[in-house]
Amino acid sequence: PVAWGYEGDIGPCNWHKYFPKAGGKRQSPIDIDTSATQYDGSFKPLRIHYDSHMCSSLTNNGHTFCMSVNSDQCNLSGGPLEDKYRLLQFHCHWGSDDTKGSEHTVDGHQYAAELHLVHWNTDKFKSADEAIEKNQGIAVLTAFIKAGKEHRGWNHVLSHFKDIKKVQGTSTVNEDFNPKCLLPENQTDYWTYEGSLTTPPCHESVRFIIFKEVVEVSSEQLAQFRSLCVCSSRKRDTGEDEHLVDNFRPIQPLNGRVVKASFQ
Ligand SMILES: COc1ccc2c(ccc[n+]2C(=O)c2ccc(S(N)(=O)=O)cc2)c1
Ligand SMILES: [Zn+2]
Repeated sequence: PVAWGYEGDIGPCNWHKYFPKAGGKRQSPIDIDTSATQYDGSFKPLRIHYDSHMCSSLTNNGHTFCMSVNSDQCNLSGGPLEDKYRLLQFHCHWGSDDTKGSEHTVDGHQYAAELHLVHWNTDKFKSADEAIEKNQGIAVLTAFIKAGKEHRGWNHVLSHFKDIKKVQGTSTVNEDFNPKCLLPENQTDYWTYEGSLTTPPCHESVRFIIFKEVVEVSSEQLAQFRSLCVCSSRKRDTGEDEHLVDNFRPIQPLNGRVVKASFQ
């Protein structure tokens, strides 16, 4: 597989050389210009049904931490979606300090981090690997994160970070944990548009649903995101670990797409 990253020769400006979709017309992330969004009154209520008895595993894949979920009881439907989608994994993007880190921006404002809950279309496709590259294959529930008061739900995830500090580290999470607790209280106000995976292979298969309400976590919790390392053993010439930070893609051209809003 081709190495890619967020800086230097393998950074986002060169992804298109090995991952041609990255140069496509409906790429993500984008800036949400709230003065140009269009209210769509036809959306049904979003239905987010997750069970909390699922067993999941947390890994550090060198680009982010990823909580893989293998429960057929974690489903998403309604809102702008025509089909039923199943939760596959969730992960985040964050910065080297609290002033940057989100992938999407709102009126040019970048948040400290962004949560992605990745779902695949089980009505139209037989597997996630098939859905990941097809139009309407993927739906990503997205929440912005800012520094503020401590978030107790996130501690269920962060308590496993010492096991995944190094790349390919994995940790099994089987305490009662429902990822729904990571979402904002207000789940009726969101923006939605058709885009792509924000990392290679950048397939243009994603419907983004982005909550307006921002989730707060403490600065100390955000610092724990940055404690992950990008590589198993390679040390920088100065000898210390290289930390996984600034794993966000720059915003991409809208190319005429319209961002819909579920609220006026
Ligand atoms: C070939 O099979 C694949 C390929 C890619 C897969 C995947 C399963 C999960 C995520 N991915 C992803 O690459 C992926 C990448 C980015 C995102 S994002 N940041 O939510 O847009 C979600 C998911 C399976
Ligand atoms: Zn993501």
